[in-house]
Amino acid sequence: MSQNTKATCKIGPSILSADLSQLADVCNNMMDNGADFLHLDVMDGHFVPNMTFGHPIVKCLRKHVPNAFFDMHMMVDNPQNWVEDMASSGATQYTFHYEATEDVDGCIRKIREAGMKVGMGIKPGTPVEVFDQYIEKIDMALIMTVEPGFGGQKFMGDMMPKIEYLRKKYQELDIEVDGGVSPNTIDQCANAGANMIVSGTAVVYADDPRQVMNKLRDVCNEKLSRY
Ligand SMILES: O=C(CO)[C@@H](O)[C@H](O)COP(=O)(O)O
Ligand SMILES: [Fe+2]
Repeated sequence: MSQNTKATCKIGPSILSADLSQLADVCNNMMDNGADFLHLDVMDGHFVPNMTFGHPIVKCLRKHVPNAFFDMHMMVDNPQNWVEDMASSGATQYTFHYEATEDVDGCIRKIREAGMKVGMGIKPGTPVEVFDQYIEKIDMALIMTVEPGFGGQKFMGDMMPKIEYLRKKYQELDIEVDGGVSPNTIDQCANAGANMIVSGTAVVYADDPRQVMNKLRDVCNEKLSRY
């Protein structure tokens, strides 16, 4: 976890709901419209009942999107198996799921050794206290507000106490929220203390993605200033 800096608000569109045949154009469009990072959802058909893409696509994408922060949301079993491949393909942060590996410490170590930032996520059914023993070793905690696997699902407001728990204890921790986040639900996320805001459907399908991202950022910054 980074020290001496208060968490700042960052908006990361999830491109899961976009036309994946146009991935590079979609990503560059999001960056041109003010995205702070890109949230790339990797699914293996085992950890979640859906599939997307893996490191070969990320490697190609990196050539066309050279400067963006790639937050890899790894919804895969045994995430430790793909660390080196993702790092050499251009991933910036490797966000794995606590539930997906029996060797959380080993996975974290591998990610660090590969030179990436470490994100760890939990599904809605997993208690937030699992973060406590790893907090000094990770850069970001991801609180899922839908069951992972699909975009466009309903936001689970009852996950907010998890974010509050983390924000009260760890002021400088990056806390990411993912699933059903939109201008209608950002107040709850920001009130709870989330600062890395992932939004898929609401941004990618918007007529004006810049306006939606600005709205999410403004609400988040206003609430975060209280912490
Ligand atoms: O990881 C996931 C889903 O598993 C998310 O990143 C979603 O893809 C976000 O999309 P919306 O819920 O905002 O439409
Ligand atoms: Fe995601």
